[in-house]
Amino acid sequence: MLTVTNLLKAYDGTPVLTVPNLTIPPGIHYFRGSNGSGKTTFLRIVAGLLPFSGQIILEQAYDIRQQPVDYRLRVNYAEAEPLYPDFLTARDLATFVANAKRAPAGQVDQLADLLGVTAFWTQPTRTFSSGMLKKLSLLLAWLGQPTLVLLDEPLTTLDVETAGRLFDFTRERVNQGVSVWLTSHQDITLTGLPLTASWQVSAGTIQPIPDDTAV
Ligand SMILES: Nc1ncnc2c1ncn2[C@@H]1O[C@H](COP(=O)(O)OP(=O)(O)OP(=O)(O)O)[C@@H](O)[C@H]1O
Repeated sequence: MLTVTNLLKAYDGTPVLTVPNLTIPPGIHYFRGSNGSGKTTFLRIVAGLLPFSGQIILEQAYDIRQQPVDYRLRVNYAEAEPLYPDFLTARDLATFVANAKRAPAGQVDQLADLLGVTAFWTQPTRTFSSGMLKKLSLLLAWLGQPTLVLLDEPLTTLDVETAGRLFDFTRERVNQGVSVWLTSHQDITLTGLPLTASWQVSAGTIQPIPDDTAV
């Protein structure tokens, strides 16, 4: 699904992540680690949002640098703490991202209904609660036809009913071949998703967790 080779990420000259070799197969993957261990940094790198040294290749075909458009059409990301220009509405952002991600007709409306974003569709994001921002970010993360969706702390601030609908939808998409990576400081079993594997982010690197019961 995704291969990482010789990844090195430093902020201001201080290394935070070193991943010599990592292959993550298709499925649902959970990344856990303490505060500041590097989970968001890793997801933002894989999303194509942060510079790094090394190589990342999706599906043995799309190099994040050599095929930047093809890669980014297939990898979507929902921020842990989404922030948007405060004058833009949910509709503005969904229209913009749907266009960039070549979303099929009707997808925006379907997702807006699913996540309950329709209720505040034309409000500027400066008026949003943290849960409303989270719902919008999750809507944006499913636009287009991604094969890998990165959900950074999707449980945070999301109400229980919406979370239920989101993870039912996520399971359907996984059954159709989409891979999903999650981080959470909350109990990951609350998602009800069957995990393919879990990964520990600590000591500046990423290792598989051999026993899922340890999660
Ligand atoms: N923009 C930045 N500039 C400098 N250092 C940064 C920056 N962003 C993150 N860091 C540092 O990189 C390390 C990893 O941060 P990151 O946000 O990836 O951790 P995390 O595992 O997602 O943490 P949390 O669970 O608290 O969200 C931390 O030491 C953090 O201080």
